[in-house]
Amino acid sequence: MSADSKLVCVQDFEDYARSILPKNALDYYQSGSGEEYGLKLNRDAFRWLRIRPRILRDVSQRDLSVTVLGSKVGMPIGVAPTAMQRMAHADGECANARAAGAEGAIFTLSTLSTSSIEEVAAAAPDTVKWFQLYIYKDRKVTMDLVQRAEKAGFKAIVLTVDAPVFGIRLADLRNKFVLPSHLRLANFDGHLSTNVNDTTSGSSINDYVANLFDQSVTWEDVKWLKRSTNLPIVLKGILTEEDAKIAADLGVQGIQVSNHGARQIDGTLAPMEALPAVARAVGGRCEVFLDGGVRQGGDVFKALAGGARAVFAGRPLLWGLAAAGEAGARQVLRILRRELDHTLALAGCTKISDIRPCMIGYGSPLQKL
Ligand SMILES: Cc1cc2nc3c(=O)[nH]c(=O)nc-3n(C[C@H](O)[C@H](O)[C@H](O)COP(=O)(O)O)c2cc1C
Ligand SMILES: CCCCCCC(=O)C(=O)O
Repeated sequence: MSADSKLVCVQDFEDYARSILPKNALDYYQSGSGEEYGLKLNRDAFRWLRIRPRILRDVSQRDLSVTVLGSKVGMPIGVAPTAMQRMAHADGECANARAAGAEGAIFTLSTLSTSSIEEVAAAAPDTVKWFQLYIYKDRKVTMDLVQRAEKAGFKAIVLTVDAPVFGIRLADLRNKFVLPSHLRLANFDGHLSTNVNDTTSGSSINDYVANLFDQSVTWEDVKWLKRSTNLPIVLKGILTEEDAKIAADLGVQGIQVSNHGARQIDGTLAPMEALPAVARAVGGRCEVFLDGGVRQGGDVFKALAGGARAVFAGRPLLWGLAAAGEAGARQVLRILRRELDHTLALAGCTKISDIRPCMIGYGSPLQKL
């Protein structure tokens, strides 16, 4: 496949990736938890919202750039952390990070990547990179990751707070998911890197997480992390005003409204449903981001109107990688950028700060923001 072929929207990339990825990888990437009702809600939450465009404004000059946690980037669209990207393409996270930089997007590297922190830093030195952190029972392992990310020039730590245990993903259980034996979790040595290459029970993912991640993590650990690094901290996986207020009171620099791509609880609030109330609760004390279900430029516009400073996409970049490596990931980001630019023009905006909360509303009078 050449990346400038007939794939003209994210759905085209998804359809193509579905036709070429091995079942073990495809199911892992696409799955939500349970009966996957949440997966549908994540998309529907965007569809239920309507854009209220303004007309007859001069939109001949447009600028999509924004400043996010102090870094100027070309567009308010970033790459969410997704584990084990070398199952999609041999160049995995390195290709994805390069693509993000080339298109002016932030790249977030997962703790559970198949390319290491140092490999990604070397492959994409000019990309604005954030590091996603899981807290291991062994705090030395955890702190080592943070220090390596600092040293490698990552610009923020994204602490995932919605995964004390992992969601029940039925396809992974049926497939007895394992990471193909030529790959490993590249940020680690020994059993931390290879414990996903075989399984004695169902999915190796649930075994790994249950054995190694700390289920006793609380707000005290957020305070510990804040004391331990000078990098800005983003808490990823907040869905309620209550938790958003605690996070802002603690002084974190960012909140990522997310339900982990509907892979944890099946049937939480969709991130787009939760966003406006979270943004109001935070009241500008920290930056608010969103991920989950972003597939079109119009979705980005709605999330920005709902209070997000930037949005992140997960699966779309896996589909891009699977289709054509770096070129495919670039094309996915370019498509989202072009669609956002068109939405801006058609809604009467010339820059991101022109997008206001009053520019979205619900079609049904029964639903309120
Ligand atoms: C295959 C896959 C792997 C993921 N791995 C991680 C991860 O390692 N760390 C994390 O915090 N979130 C992870 N997520 C969640 C994403 O960061 C993000 O919340 C979600 O994918 C956004 O939804 P979208 O895929 O609809 O864009 C993963 C999601 C998927 C689909
Ligand atoms: C040991 C591999 C576990 C990868 C889990 C990554 C993740 O967050 C996901 O949703 O999947």
